[in-house]
Amino acid sequence: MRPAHRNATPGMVTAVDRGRYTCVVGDDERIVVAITARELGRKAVVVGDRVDLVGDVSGQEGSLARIVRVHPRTSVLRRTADDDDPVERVIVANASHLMIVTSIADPEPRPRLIDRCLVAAYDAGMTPLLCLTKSDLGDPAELRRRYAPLDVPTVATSLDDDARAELQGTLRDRTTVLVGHSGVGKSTLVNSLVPGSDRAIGEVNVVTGRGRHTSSSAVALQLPQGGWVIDTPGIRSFGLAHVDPGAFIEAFPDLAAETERCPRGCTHSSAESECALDDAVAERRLDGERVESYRRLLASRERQSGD
Ligand SMILES: Nc1nc2c(ncn2[C@@H]2O[C@H](COP(=O)(O)OP(=O)(O)OP(=O)(O)O)[C@@H](O)[C@H]2O)c(=O)[nH]1
Ligand SMILES: [Zn+2]
Repeated sequence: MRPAHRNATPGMVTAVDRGRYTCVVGDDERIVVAITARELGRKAVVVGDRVDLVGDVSGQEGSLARIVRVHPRTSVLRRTADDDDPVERVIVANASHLMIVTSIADPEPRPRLIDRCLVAAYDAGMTPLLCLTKSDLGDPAELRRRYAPLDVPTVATSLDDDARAELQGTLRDRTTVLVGHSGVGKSTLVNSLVPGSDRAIGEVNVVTGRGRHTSSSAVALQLPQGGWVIDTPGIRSFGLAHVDPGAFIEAFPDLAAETERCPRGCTHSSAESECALDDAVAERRLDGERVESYRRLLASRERQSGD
């Protein structure tokens, strides 16, 4: 350790904006703005990172600290812009849970996006949760049924119910990243969980079903009852170029059991003629849409590798 850094102050990064890192520091939880020290090189510092700070850590108006160290991460949530994008981005570090936020309607649920987020959660070593918003606009039963075989905890919410209390209990004393398609009501959720957080509420575009782009990077917010939620910008897709396709099956435990009957070397893609997944669908042990979703993920990878 360089002597100058022996007295470095620990903090946690809560927001990143154009090279400025907002950190929460000390028992008084003061907000300190920092830049990264040159010695960190090109190492990315992301929301959720535990860092050591030197320089002016007073947090006073106009003060600027320097991040000199990033502590080892307990989890790393990654995403690629597209499946064929070689550039992977670390979105959030050190979160334990990934809450996939989906609306029952307006915009319509997108199970394939949910499945991608599940793959990303398992890849990151995070525990997934499903939050079904706008349950006043439709019946969450269908989605619950589809994801029931996965043992992923599911909470349904609406604007005016006490499901929020259930959600608060679920999120207490954990660090949970919220991901979801634009317009599903993530900001609305965060505002109700963290009073005063003032996340901008977008209007859903009637034509495209997409929300207005209101936020551009992840932000960590402290929950009044303890714990953190990390809000991320609305996404349209969740690129998985960084995940080994062999690991996709982890997000499909309902399918995994059936694939044990496959012939040796079966890739389970739709091109396989003896894949046990087809029998399982034909014999109604599996939901055809689950198999379809898994195979789409595999196919998106084959295209990428040029097969
Ligand atoms: N009916 C109904 N509408 C909701 C509910 N939650 C949010 N909305 C509405 O859905 C629209 C989008 O909500 P936001 O909270 O901005 O959605 P978002 O996911 O943060 O969207 P982005 O900011 O684009 O990422 C707003 O008009 C909300 O008022 C709900 O439970 N029920
Ligand atoms: Zn197979």
